Amino acid sequence: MTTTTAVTVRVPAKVNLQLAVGPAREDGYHDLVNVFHAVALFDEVTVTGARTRATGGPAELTAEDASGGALAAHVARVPLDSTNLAWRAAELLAHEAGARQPVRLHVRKAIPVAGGMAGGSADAAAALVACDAFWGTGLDRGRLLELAARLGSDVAFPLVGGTAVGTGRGEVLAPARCATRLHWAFALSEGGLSTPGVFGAYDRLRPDAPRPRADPALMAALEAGDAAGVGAALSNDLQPAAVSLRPVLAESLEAGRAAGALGAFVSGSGPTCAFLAESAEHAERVAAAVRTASDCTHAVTAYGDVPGAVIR
Ligand SMILES: C[C@](O)(CO)[C@H](O)COP(=O)(O)OP(=O)(O)OC[C@H]1O[C@@H](n2ccc(N)nc2=O)[C@H](O)[C@@H]1O
Ligand SMILES: Nc1ncnc2c1ncn2[C@@H]1O[C@H](COP(=O)(O)OP(=O)(O)OP(=O)(O)O)[C@@H](O)[C@H]1O
Repeated sequence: MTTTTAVTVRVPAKVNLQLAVGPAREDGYHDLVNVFHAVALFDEVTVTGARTRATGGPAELTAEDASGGALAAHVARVPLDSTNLAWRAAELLAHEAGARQPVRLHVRKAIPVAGGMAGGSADAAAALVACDAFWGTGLDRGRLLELAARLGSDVAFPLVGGTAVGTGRGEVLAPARCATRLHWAFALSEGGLSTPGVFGAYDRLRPDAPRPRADPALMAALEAGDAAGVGAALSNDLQPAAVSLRPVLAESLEAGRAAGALGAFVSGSGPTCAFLAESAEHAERVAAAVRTASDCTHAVTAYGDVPGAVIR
């Protein structure tokens, strides 16, 4: 019998091609139409065995900057205890599947922290897949998706990847076809924005929010592989709220537009700004242009869509 000594899972960031937000529900969440798109900016989660007397779940978590120093300040904000979403994912799986060998989790981060690209959620999805393989629990996809939804609204999507329409609070996923490769530039900021804080600002700005609906123009452009059509249809209801909390984001958005981006918008709850480009080369030019904006500490390029969490 062979014993697994380490499992590494690679998991992508997301950008929201449409984020339509309804009024606040009684449970504090908002109904969404959330068009998720996975991009080639990857965190990695590695699970190894821990030598400890404790049973089941994680015993230790470490985090590392995978970007060569650019995300050092981000990684310093990653919690290394049981509040880390990857730790919570491993704990939940251990609880659901029975006590298992304690594990050590190592997270290599290339996704900005509190940046609106679902970095913590991606790590949680990766930890579910990695621990499932490490412990040999063999949960089926449906069960993993169910555990993911319990951890957070954004956790199910990175299990699946590609492009998908999320409804409910974002966790009910229907796959969508993106018939062309999309090229992106992202402007990262140093301080994050709190997701509940941005939803709260949205409630104050839009007390009369209508029921969210999928945008047929966006879905048709994705299906047709029409990048310019996608660019024209990109929308984020949370953008005015994010910009109200961080007005300097307007400068980054304007820099991207001036560089000819097909679309310029705040990613999810922000503060990362996303720019759709015509090609990989154009994405590099847009990234260079947005680096000059005062709020942008780092700009990266990536393409989408890409698959969800995979064992390496
Ligand atoms: C903004 C997005 O990133 C877009 O993909 C997501 O909607 C946020 O997903 P997330 O970070 O996984 O959020 P959760 O951990 O589920 O919830 C954090 C908080 O965000 C707010 N929240 C989140 C999702 C949702 N549909 N309505 C909400 O109002 C709530 O205040 C909630 O307490
Ligand atoms: N594995 C993790 N990586 C990063 N942050 C984490 C992690 N686990 C918990 N956190 C905490 O969660 C907060 C939000 O981090 P995260 O990077 O997931 O934000 P986000 O990308 O804006 O999320 P979303 O787009 O899903 O709203 C961080 O400020 C941090 O305190």
